[in-house]
Amino acid sequence: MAAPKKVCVVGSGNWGSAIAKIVGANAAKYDRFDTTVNMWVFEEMVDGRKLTEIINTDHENVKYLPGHKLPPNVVAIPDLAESVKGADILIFVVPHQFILRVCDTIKDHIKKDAVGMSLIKGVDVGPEGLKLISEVIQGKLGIAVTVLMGANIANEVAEEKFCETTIGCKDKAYGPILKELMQTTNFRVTVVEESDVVEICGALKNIVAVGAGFCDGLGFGDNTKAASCGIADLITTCYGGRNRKIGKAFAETGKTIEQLENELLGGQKLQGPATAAEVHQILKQKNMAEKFPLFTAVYQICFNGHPVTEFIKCLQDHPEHM
Ligand SMILES: NC(=O)c1ccc[n+]([C@@H]2O[C@H](COP(=O)([O-])OP(=O)(O)OC[C@H]3O[C@@H](n4cnc5c(N)ncnc54)[C@H](O)[C@@H]3O)[C@@H](O)[C@H]2O)c1
Ligand SMILES: O=P(O)(O)OC[C@H](O)CO
Repeated sequence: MAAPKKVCVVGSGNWGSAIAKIVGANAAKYDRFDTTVNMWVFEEMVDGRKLTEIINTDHENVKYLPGHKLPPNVVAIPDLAESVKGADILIFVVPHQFILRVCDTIKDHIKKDAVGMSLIKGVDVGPEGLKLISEVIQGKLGIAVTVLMGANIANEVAEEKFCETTIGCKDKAYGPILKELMQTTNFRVTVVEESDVVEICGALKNIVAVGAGFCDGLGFGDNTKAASCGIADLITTCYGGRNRKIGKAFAETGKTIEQLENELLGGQKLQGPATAAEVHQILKQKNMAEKFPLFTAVYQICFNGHPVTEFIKCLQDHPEHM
């Protein structure tokens, strides 16, 4: 029999912790996984104790996923390079702004035949244009990288409320083992080969969610909000997510995005405004900004002082309506 596969969850925020709960339980349940699951934790002090010590003693990430016990076989490790050693499956789940540094730190410490799975919603922008986060990881580490995205608000997943998710896997051979690792009765997994589509939808919906928050903060109706809203993950994020929450507070209070993130998210990180800036850079390069008025408006409002009260003009003046 093949040696059991060792899993490391790289990240331990709201989503990282919810996923560690699932992965820890499945690794303990199925023979083909090593029971111990490492979880890299960006070390910080919480009420005078190290977060890793709290997780390893009390089995709860009290800062990022309070109220939910993690399986005891999930072991919090503060040293990133140490945490990935020997791992066959690396689950990347850090806010997208930290992924480059994470990859640089682990590149000489991972198994060459490991497979990655990115749960990160965001994009990277470089001299050659837009890069998916999976491409960034693959480029830095030289391993195959799959993705997992869906309408998956972490707290609801941790509460074991039913939802669906999609694994994007260009090489079908990885599908069965990754599905076994992730799936539960209430977290149902579909595996598809169109990995890039899964990933870009997961990244772009965060920009739309900020716009949905603007709509709520400005007191617009449901029809208005639905004009910027599509399916599944978009619906979820536009009604219950953090990007929407901050967008709403931004429209209501006039405080900056950064200030509201600090005040309202308790250390959790927004992906939508940064993704709007990265996507805007690409659209500008390609002379396409006016073809994406919603993305452009969210960027201008978040970063260039455009009045949020003018937000809906981007849809009133949408080129498709002209
Ligand atoms: N939370 C959700 O409901 C959810 C659901 C699906 C996907 N996602 C995606 O998962 C990714 C991770 O989000 P999350 O919700 O787990 O994180 P989060 O926003 O809850 O937490 C922030 C994390 O960043 C860490 N951190 C802070 N400073 C750091 C630094 N300098 N270097 C490295 N790490 C640092 C913190 O320790 C914490 O673990 C994002 O791309 C997000 O879009 C989130
Ligand atoms: O809370 P948000 O806006 O980061 O969204 C969380 C998830 O991506 C929803 O699927």
